[in-house]
Order: sequence, then C-alpha cells, then structure tokens
Amino acid sequence: MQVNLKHLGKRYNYEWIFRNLTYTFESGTSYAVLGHNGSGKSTLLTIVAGHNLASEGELIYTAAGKTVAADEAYRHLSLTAPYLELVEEFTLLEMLDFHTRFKPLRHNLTNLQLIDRMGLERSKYKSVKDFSSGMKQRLKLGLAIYSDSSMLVLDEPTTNLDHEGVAWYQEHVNLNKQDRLIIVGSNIEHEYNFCDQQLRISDYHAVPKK
Ligand SMILES: Nc1ncnc2c1ncn2[C@@H]1O[C@H](COP(=O)(O)OP(=O)(O)OP(=O)(O)O)[C@@H](O)[C@H]1O
Repeated sequence: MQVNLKHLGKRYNYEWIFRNLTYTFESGTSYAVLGHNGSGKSTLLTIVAGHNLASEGELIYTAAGKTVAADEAYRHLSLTAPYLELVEEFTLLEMLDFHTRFKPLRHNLTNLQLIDRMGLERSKYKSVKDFSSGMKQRLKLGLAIYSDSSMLVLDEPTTNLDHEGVAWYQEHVNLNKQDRLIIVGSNIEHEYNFCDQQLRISDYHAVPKK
C-alpha cells in the first residue's frame, strides 16, 4: 500500500490545522508523525485512515500498482487510536470472532493463537468491559497488528501500557512490520523508535500573515 498526499490541508471551522502537506507514505516503511499536543497528528492519521475528510488537496491510495478508491481503502488498513472503542459486552473470544469475520488475521493465525500472543489466555471468557485499561489497549493493538492488512495506523499506541506492555508492543510491531506501511502518531520515543522516517506536522502549520 502506498499513500500519496498532495497539497493536503485540514481546517476545523476557521482554524487551519495543517496546509500544503505533500508527502508519500510507501509500503515497507514505518513513519512517525510527530508534534506537540494539539498539533494535528490524530487529525492527519484519521484522514489517512479514511475516518475524516481533508478540507483541500488530494489523497491517493495505491495497492499492487492499482489505484484504490478512497471508500475501499479501509479494506487494506487497520487502525488503533484512543478514541476507538471495543465492544464492551463481548467476551474476549466473542470479540475476536466478531472482528475476524470482517478482518482475518495474518499468517492464518487462529483466534486462540492471537489470544496467546497478546498474553490474555486467562481472560478468554472475561467480558471486555471488565478488562483493565492496559488489557484493553493490548487487545486493540493485537487486533490491529495481527490483522491481515498492508497498512497499519497506530495513534498513541502505548496509552495505558506499563513497562511490560510497552516491551510487548515493541516486540510485536517489530515482528510484523516487514512489507507493511506503518504510520505511528506519537510524541513518545519508545512508541516510534523503530520507524524509518519522521514527519513533523508543525512543518505544515499555516504561517500566520504578518
Ligand atoms: N472535531 C474537531 N472539531 C474542531 N476542532 C478539532 C476537532 N478535532 C480536533 N480539533 C482541533 O485540531 C487540533 C489538532 O488536534 P489533534 O487531536 O489532531 O492533535 P494531536 O497532535 O493528535 O494532539 P495530542 O498529542 O494531544 O493527541 C486541536 O487544536 C484540536 O482542538
């Protein structure tokens, strides 16, 4: 998967969050989108993931040399972000059954194997609503990292994770980054230190007229 941004801009009401962003996200490369709080990282990630619309410019997705329609791009990507909710009423096993009906897992992994990889084997029958915040984050990351998608968008991936959880994230993202396009929105080094490229959103902030 490749994503070309051409003169992309986003405005909320009268405030431009970024403008004139021309950039290419290539397959097989991991990118860190960096910037201070409120700089527009999540806004850019939601636009690239097709959850939000740009105010100006173009966004072109290409997979296997062919252009992918914007409304089909979701088939190629998985996303995790603090604002995305899990289905709290499901048990862990039900959550995986539901999710994998729409998004199969990579390398023919079974749902039980994924539960093992997430270190959640003791919670198979537990309702997601009774998970700790760190367990929920591991589940969100596990579903994203192990979905069979060529593009992975990770917004603030280690939110709520302790040291062990951060090490788990680093291990599994490293094991699953090859041949994929990965975009991490972050300002915490341990979340993006595996990335090959960095995009600073503040480079695309509109300069106020003097
Ligand atoms: N739906 C919205 N309507 C109006 N303004 C918004 C909306 N979503 C975000 N913004 C504004 O856009 C700017 C960028 O927000 P965004 O969440 O993209 O930043 P961020 O870099 O991800 O921040 P953080 O590091 O705190 O998560 C902020 O000023 C925010 O208030």
